Amino acid sequence: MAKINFGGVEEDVVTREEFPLEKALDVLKDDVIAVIGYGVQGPGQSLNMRDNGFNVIVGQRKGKTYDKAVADGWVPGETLFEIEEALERGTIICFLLSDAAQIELWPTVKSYLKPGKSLYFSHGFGVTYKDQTGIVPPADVDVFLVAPKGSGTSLRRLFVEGKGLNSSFAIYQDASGHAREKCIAMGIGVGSGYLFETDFYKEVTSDLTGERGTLMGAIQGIFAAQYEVLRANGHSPSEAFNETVEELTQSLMPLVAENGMDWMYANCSTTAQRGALDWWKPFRDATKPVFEQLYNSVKAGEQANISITRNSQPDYREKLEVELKELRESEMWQAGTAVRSLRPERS
Ligand SMILES: NC(=O)C1=CN([C@@H]2O[C@H](COP(=O)(O)OP(=O)(O)OC[C@H]3O[C@@H](n4cnc5c(N)ncnc54)[C@H](O)[C@@H]3O)[C@@H](O)[C@H]2O)C=CC1
Ligand SMILES: CC(=O)[C@](C)(O)C(=O)O
Ligand SMILES: [Mg+2]
Ligand SMILES: [Mg+2]
Repeated sequence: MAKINFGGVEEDVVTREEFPLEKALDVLKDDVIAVIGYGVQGPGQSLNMRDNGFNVIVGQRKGKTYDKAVADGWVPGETLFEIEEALERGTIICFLLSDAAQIELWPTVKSYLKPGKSLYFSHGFGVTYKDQTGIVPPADVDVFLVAPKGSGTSLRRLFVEGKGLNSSFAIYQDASGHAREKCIAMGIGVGSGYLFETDFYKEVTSDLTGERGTLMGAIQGIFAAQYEVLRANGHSPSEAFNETVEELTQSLMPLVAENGMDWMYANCSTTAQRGALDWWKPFRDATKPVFEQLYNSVKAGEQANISITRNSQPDYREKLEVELKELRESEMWQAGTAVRSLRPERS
C-alpha cells in the first residue's frame, strides 16, 4: 500500500507500481474468472482482463447481448457459455447483472458457490440490502468487490488508450485467507488506475449518492434550471445550450480534469473569475439541503427500495425508455443534438 496525502488526510491506496500486472497474473494464475452478465460492466471488465492475459470466460443468456459477446471475440463453447455452465466452470464468479436482476439469479448462483470459490461484485448493493435482495453468501467462499468509478464503457475506452479508471475495493468475507490479494489482483486486472479501500456499506451509500447527485441527477437538474432561465429571457436555444452544456463539456471540464478548478478559473477572464468566486457559495448553500435529503434517503434504504421495486418490473426497460425519451426530446437536448452535429470533426 502506498501512503498518499489527500488534502491533509493520509490514505493507504494501491497503485500499479507496488501491485504490478505480473503480480496480479501470478495471484490468479490458477483461477477461471467467470464474468456473469454482459451489459455495461461485463464487457469492459472481461475484455480488459482478457487483454491483460487472465483466464476469463463469459456467462450470458442467449439474445442480443450474447451476440454482442460473440462479436467481441468470445467463442461459444470455449470462452462464452450459458450462465449455469459458466458458473460451473468459474472459480471467481463476477456477478455483473444489474442489481435488480441479481435477486432473481441469486439462488442459481448460490448453488454453484462451492467452498474455495470467490464471489465478486462491482457494487455493495446486493449484500448490504440483503433483507430486500436475499443475497447472503455462504460462509466458505471469499466475497469481495471492485467498483470502477465510472461507466464500463469508459473503463474499456481508457484501457485501450493506455489509461485507467480509479476503483474502490472491499473485502466482505475472507474464507481462504487470500481474499485481499485476490481482490486487489482483480482490481488491477480490470484496468483500474489506483485502488482505494472501502467496505460494502460505504461503497453503496457513496455510489448511490454520487449518481443521484453531481454525477448524473444534480447535473441534469442544474443544466435544466439554467437553460430554462436563459430561454425564458429570450436567448436562443443555440446560445442557451452552448452557455450551459457545450462550453462546459468541451472547453472547461477538460481543464478541470487536467489541473483542478482554480486552474480552469485561472484560464478564464478575470470577469468570469470574479463572478464564479462570488456565486459558487450561494449555489453550494442552495443545493446542500437537497444533498442532505438525498444522503438520508440513501441511508434509510429508500433509494435501494425504489431501485429494486422499479427495476424488477417486467416492463421496466420500456418505462425507462419513456423517461429517457423525455430527456432526449426536450428542447435542451434536441439543441444538443444539433450542436454536436455542427462540431467541425463531425461534419
Ligand atoms: N453500468 C456501469 O457502468 C456500472 C455498474 N456497476 C455495477 O455493476 C453491476 C452490473 O451493472 P451493469 O453492467 O450496469 O448491468 P447491466 O444492467 O448493464 O447488465 C445486465 C446484464 O444482465 C443480464 N440480465 C438482466 N436480467 C437478467 C436475468 N433475469 N437473468 C439473467 N441475466 C439477466 C443482461 O442480459 C445483461 O447482460 C451492478 O452491480 C452495477 O451497480 C458499477 C459501476 C458502474
Ligand atoms: C457509472 C457508475 O459508477 C454508476 C453511475 O455508479 C453506475 O452506473 O451505477
Ligand atoms: Mg452506481
Ligand atoms: Mg458508481
